[in-house]
Amino acid sequence: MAVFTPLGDAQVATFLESFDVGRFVSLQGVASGTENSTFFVTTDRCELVLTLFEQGEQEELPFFVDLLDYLDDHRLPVPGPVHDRNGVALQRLADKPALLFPRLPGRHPESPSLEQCRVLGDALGRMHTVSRRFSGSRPNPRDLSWLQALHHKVLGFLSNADQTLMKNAVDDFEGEFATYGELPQGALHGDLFRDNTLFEGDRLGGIIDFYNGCTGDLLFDVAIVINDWATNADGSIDPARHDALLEAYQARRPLTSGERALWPTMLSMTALRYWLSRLLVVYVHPPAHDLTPHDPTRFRTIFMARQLHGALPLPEVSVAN
Ligand SMILES: Nc1ncnc2c1ncn2[C@@H]1O[C@H](COP(=O)(O)OP(=O)(O)OP(=O)(O)O)[C@@H](O)[C@H]1O
Ligand SMILES: N[C@@H](CCO)C(=O)O
Repeated sequence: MAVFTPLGDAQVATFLESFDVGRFVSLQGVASGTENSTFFVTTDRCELVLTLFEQGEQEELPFFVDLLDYLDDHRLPVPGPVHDRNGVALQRLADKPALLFPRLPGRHPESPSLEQCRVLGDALGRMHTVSRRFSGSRPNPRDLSWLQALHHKVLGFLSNADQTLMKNAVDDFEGEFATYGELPQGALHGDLFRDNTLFEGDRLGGIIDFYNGCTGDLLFDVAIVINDWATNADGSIDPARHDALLEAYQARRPLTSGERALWPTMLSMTALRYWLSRLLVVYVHPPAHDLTPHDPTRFRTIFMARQLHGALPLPEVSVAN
């Protein structure tokens, strides 16, 4: 259940009058989602998504609007926020910040095909190519310094072996990142899991949920994608999906030698990032609403696999024209 603030038809019909989107027809709460209230809205001209922001860093919303506007202007498959007749995207409704988006087609892939992996790798490569020139700034809130600062909070809930593993890994990452210096920077999605994409067959309908969007190491996004899209139940990497994603990505943006050197570390670090964020939800900051938290052990498994077996060889680069 993910409608924390109910809305009435008349309220939404009035809200829509500020926009050039047609007349209100119907409203439907969206059951998935964990952070915000989401509604599908139908008008006599189009299908829309209305999001009310319930929590999180609401002062960051202008950054997300600017990023989505920028990516939409560059023809990336993202929901560009709808602006009202005065050019304003960020609104208030039911005393909450609100944004209106086009409803993109498709469903979240559960077992992505090789073609879906290729299409996603291509889209992420294109996104990172243009996002390097994005002028906004929001330092990555889940980078290594966050791991360093926050991992202490969960140690008391872990076995002695896991505590040692986590502490040692954070120290090792620090040394590794210091060795290779600055990696290519740009705007990131920051949470590009399968459930933040929509596919119709092998066609990418869109990439959604940019509320972890930030600026920082582009490689962070690539590692999150491999850990979610190309990972088997035992935490091992699926070579075919891995290669499909990374061949397509690198045809748009080849990884630099520094990124290649740090790749195994980034895969491990982003696995630990999700093990930690999920542990924090379970033990330290349980959600205010009655929602089932994501399973931390999934990312413990992935983290252990990366620590033990490292990365697969990166595919050769063949750059698209
Ligand atoms: N522009 C869009 N087009 C089509 N469907 C959308 C769009 N935006 C959101 N949705 C649908 O609404 C659901 C919830 O949206 P969203 O992911 O933004 O919410 P959330 O509360 O941040 O959830 P979570 O962070 O758990 O994914 C998505 O899983 C998707 O099914
Ligand atoms: N994608 C995150 C949840 C939303 O940030 C996870 O799987 O833990």
